[in-house]
Amino acid sequence: MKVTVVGAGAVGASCAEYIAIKNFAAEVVLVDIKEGFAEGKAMDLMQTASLNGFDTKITGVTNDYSKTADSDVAVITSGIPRKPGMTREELISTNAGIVKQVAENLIKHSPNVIVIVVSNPMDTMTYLTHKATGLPKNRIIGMGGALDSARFKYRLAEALDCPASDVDGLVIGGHSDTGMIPLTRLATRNSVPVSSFLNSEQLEYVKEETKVGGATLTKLLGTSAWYAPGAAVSAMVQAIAGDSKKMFPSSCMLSGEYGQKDICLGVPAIIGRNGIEKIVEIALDDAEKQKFTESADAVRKTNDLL
Ligand SMILES: NC(=O)C1=CN([C@@H]2O[C@H](COP(=O)(O)OP(=O)(O)OC[C@H]3O[C@@H](n4cnc5c(N)ncnc54)[C@H](O)[C@@H]3O)[C@@H](O)[C@H]2O)C=CC1
Ligand SMILES: O=C([O-])CC(=O)C(=O)O
Repeated sequence: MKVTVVGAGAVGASCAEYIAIKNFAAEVVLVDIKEGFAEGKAMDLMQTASLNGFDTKITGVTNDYSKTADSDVAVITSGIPRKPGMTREELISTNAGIVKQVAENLIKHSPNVIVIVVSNPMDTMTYLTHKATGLPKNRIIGMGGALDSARFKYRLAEALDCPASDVDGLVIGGHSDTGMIPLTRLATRNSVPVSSFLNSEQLEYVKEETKVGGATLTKLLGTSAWYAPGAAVSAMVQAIAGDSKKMFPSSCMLSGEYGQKDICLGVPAIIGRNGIEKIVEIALDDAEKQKFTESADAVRKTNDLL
């Protein structure tokens, strides 16, 4: 499998590193617009190969898309990250132009590629990638829900004082500080509803901390996070490579599912060799349905800025 990662910055490099360490891809091509940057990151990562025991070949190129030809998967991380105090939506004016041009370049050389969109505001950038490329809807996946769900599990594990591996849960809706919907009602610890262990106040705290997970890290780091985002993308790429049909909440183009159309929004999706193999429709209660509609309305407002 050949994977291209556009943007060799914090998230792109972390994603390339996790893909290599998991050792399932033959080749990763890093692309950046900054002269020599992707080449440098690739060389640095390749010098970890004998230490970390991987065979994946990582190369870097400065804006040369011919080197990305025939990629099976391409990850778009190019664009600016937010600074403390900003929302993801404020990045649209810079990132829309970058993502559109990158998506167009990618499909010229890899017409059969599956694209994973990471750049923010991610749901709108995923929508833009659909409009710019016209690729079938199963082949464009926005990464947000996989990360948000990992953060949800982190917060649940913290509240339960247990390992995150004991916890299951998912976050749907928009990848934004207000639009995320952590589904506490469905979250479990080893099949036992978390509401058996945590009171409503504790669950509310977990929910709110999950929603602002990205903002909390941005405040601490001065820029947005990269380890968990890179790990989330690499898990999705691995699911495509292995055709494992794992379920990740992902930003998918909706055509009536969850009552929405012509919008990319986070919903549970089965990920395999064809990208989005299936959108899973779970029964939401009335409050969750209302939150999902509000989240869609907010993403639609951002899409209107394109
Ligand atoms: N969807 C999600 O869950 C997450 C999304 N993000 C988003 O990912 C994006 C990247 O974040 P970081 O890696 O932290 O930023 P960064 O600034 O470290 O890296 C971005 C890289 O993109 C490159 N770039 C800019 N324009 C380009 C172009 N036209 N072609 C190729 N490369 C180009 C830059 O030179 C830079 O190296 C941001 O928009 C951020 O908000 C970050 C974390 C999670
Ligand atoms: O918070 C940000 O701006 C980056 C991001 O999407 C995340 O880490 O969830």
